[in-house]
Amino acid sequence: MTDKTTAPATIDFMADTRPIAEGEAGPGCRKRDPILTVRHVTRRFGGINAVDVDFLEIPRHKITALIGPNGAGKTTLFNLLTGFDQPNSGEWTFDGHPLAGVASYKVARLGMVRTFQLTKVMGKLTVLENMRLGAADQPGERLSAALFKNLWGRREKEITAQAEVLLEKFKLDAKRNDYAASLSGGQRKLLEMARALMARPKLVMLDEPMAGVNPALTQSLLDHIKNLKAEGMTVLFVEHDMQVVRHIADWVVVMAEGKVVAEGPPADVMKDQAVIDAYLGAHHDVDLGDTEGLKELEAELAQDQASVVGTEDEGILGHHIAERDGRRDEAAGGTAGRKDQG
Ligand SMILES: Nc1ncnc2c1ncn2[C@@H]1O[C@H](COP(=O)(O)OP(=O)(O)OP(=O)(O)O)[C@@H](O)[C@H]1O
Repeated sequence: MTDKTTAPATIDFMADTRPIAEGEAGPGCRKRDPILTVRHVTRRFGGINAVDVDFLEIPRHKITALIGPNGAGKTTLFNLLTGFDQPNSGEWTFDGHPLAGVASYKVARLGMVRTFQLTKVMGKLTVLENMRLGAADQPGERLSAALFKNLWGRREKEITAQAEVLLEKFKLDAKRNDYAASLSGGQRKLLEMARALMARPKLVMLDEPMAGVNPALTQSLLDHIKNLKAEGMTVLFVEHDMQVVRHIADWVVVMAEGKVVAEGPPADVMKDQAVIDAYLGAHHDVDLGDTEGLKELEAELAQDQASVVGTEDEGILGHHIAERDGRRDEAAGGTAGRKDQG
């Protein structure tokens, strides 16, 4: 896809191996070319400091993974940065634009779009209608455009054509007239990503794009994420699967208890003791409620040699089960449903 918001196709973003950080990598380190800069952003829920990020820069034209244990504040940070929630304090700039207090639809218009952990496709609309909703400049939004029917008609056609191109790319074109509710979980993730691209973004933020996606679609989603970078976009994504992170991320930011506790290239970050301590004991989202889930996690841990997940450490599994149970209790205690926001 080429458009005026992405850089010229002559630049090979995949081949750029210059260092991402200005100096040494570490929590809050400066980047050579940041697209997003976050300062002193905090968000409290009751007594919990869900987000307490002192300084964070996201490098332009790179794929950055945001990782951390359940409850680390990743989704809350996404919500804050994209205008879906308001911080208690802090400021942040996207491509030079201050964004604190800016509504989510305006953030998207500026070129910063996000997807949700639980997809927000509209089930009762068709796939094509969902795509059209994602367009940055809807003619119906502006009275002046609506008054000039020709202009309106032209823009309508452009939007449909753009949607058709993206649907073909994401192999959803055969489903264009199906209700989105009839799509599989993985196809909905693809649709949400394709719809986000309708806004011609510079920065695409994906909240757990692989969660709930069957293995057949995982590779396709990974390829799409890599393509976003090849086309000049910046990607920031939340992910629990370390294989995925290692495979596609240029840079990894680790959060724990609301703070950034480590940053760097994937290989370095996964060797970092702070990450091992703060994160990896609880990083999997495998459902441990049944024996299949446990087996799945054990198999993953056994395979995951290069990772710092550990091996057959009973403690890791035990800790994980306790954490999961704790979260279920928490959900039963009233925060159930909050994921709808993120
Ligand atoms: N709307 C809310 N009301 C109350 N507490 C909330 C709300 N949203 C998030 N929290 C709390 O804020 C903390 C951070 O949650 P958040 O969902 O951002 O973490 P996360 O890193 O995205 O976790 P996960 O990996 O499970 O998605 C958690 O303690 C969570 O329970």
